[in-house]
Amino acid sequence: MHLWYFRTVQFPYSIGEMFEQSTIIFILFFITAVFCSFLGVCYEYMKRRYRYWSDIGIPGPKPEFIIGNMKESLFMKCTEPEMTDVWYKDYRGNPYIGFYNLLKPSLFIMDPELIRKVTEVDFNHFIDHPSFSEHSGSDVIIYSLFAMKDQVWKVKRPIFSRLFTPKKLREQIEIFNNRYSLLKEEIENKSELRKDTELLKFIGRYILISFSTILYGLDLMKDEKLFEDLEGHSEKFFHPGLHQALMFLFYTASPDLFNFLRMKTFPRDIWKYFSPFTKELQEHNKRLVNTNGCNLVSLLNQYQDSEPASAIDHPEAVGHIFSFFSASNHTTITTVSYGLFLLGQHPEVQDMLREEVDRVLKRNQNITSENINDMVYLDAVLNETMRLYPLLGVLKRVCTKKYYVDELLTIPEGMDVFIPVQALHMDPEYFPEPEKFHPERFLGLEKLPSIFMPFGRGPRNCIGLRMAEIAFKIAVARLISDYVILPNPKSTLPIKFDPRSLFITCMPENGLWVKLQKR
Ligand code: HEM
Repeated sequence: MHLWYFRTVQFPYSIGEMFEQSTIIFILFFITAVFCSFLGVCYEYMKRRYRYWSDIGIPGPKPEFIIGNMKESLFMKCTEPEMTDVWYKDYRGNPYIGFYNLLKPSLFIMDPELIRKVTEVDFNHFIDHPSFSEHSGSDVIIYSLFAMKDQVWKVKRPIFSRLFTPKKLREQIEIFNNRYSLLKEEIENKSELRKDTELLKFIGRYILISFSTILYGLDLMKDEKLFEDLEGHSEKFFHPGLHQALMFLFYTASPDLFNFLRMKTFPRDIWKYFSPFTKELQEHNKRLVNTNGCNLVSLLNQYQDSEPASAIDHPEAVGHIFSFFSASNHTTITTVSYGLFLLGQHPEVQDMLREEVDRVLKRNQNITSENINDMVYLDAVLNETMRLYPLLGVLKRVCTKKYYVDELLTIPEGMDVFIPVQALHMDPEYFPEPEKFHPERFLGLEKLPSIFMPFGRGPRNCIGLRMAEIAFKIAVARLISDYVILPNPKSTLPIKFDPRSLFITCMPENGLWVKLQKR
């Protein structure tokens, strides 16, 4: 009777009016069965995918369901290089290992000779950087040189190399020298600044103003509002919100679906700001009677109507204006700040450097393209700073053409290849006592070991490296010529890196603090 009652009872709702309870139970059962089967198929698919490396006998860390081997960096427990440092130590002696970037089998190469082949000798098989969507539209970063692919990149890179000729670098030295007065003025006017100097902010202003003059021909000293706008947008790029982090995650997991849905990896307001800004810069540059050589904006104008292969249309111009600005600023600011911070922590190195700077510059004399190369210890300090704090702790390439490595491994087209810069820089086999700040290791005949790659490596390395080196050398040499850098208890070694920072993998979590004392 009970059963009969339940079978015949009617639901007072619309579904109940249409179906008997037994039918509803059947439908629910059917949906559950379909759902379970779907999960089963997904599980089987993942299991098979996660056998990619073990099936061909290549070692690597064990993947976890859906997230593969990216757990720590995905959940922001640590930075990507900190995560891969563990693999480097665990699998030492192997030329390469396999891992899973979420569901995607990817390769991690550790052998210096293989790294040389991938980045230099056989570069034609590994031309591209991975991880950027390819659809057109207003996703600002896809038009950057960094994201450009294959043939397009080959045509565009030489265009922008014209910004870094020896003549241009000489002009840049002059601009950095002139803008240094800004920095000094700020220190002189604000006594509290000398007691507590947060380097990233303090150096940031100097670099941003200098780079805007060099790249855009702008004088930000006269326009505080523009300075704040540009600083704010640059900040967004390097400290993305949760939304952007999720977009990147989605993109990594399924680039095809991401592109199909025409989603964006970067906040739309960056585009909204930089699109009219670029137009204005280009129009202003066209109106100038005497442009006197080239900067980024005049280059963009020059190629606006050139032949199709090299033409730079508006969306692409926006990409370059934004990406050159972002790629140059935070990277250089962070490196200069680390250099000064390390000098504050190591007074003996600072004294030696000051002795060299005083000797070469004879106090208060400007840095020139001639005397800059006489400061060899300064060069060593720069290299040692970047060895300890490489801004991209993991370099990445995509295999663009199938590549035979050995009888075990042929890298298929489309596979991402990771190169552990930070781990190599901290390997005692190449750099004895790697934790120590010891610029002397870069002096002498055997200058740079081939695994030293703070600016990347091969034809796809950093296009602005000379400009960054000049900025570092002028800021550091002139500051220590005027001030003594003292440690500040607000920052001590070891520095904790911010795992939320998207591109710079060694961004200090709580800034870099020093004190400054007039000499
Ligand atoms: C200390 C400062 C800097 C560091 C540490 C740095 C580091 C890097 C690294 C590691 C790469 C990737 C290289 C590779 O994949 O092999 C790169 C690419 C790039 N950098 Fe820099 N960079 C710095 C400053 C600059 C400056 C000042 C500019 C421009 C004015 C710049 C523009 C670029 C561009 C456009 C790319 C992409 C190049 C391409 O794909 O062809 N960078 N940088």
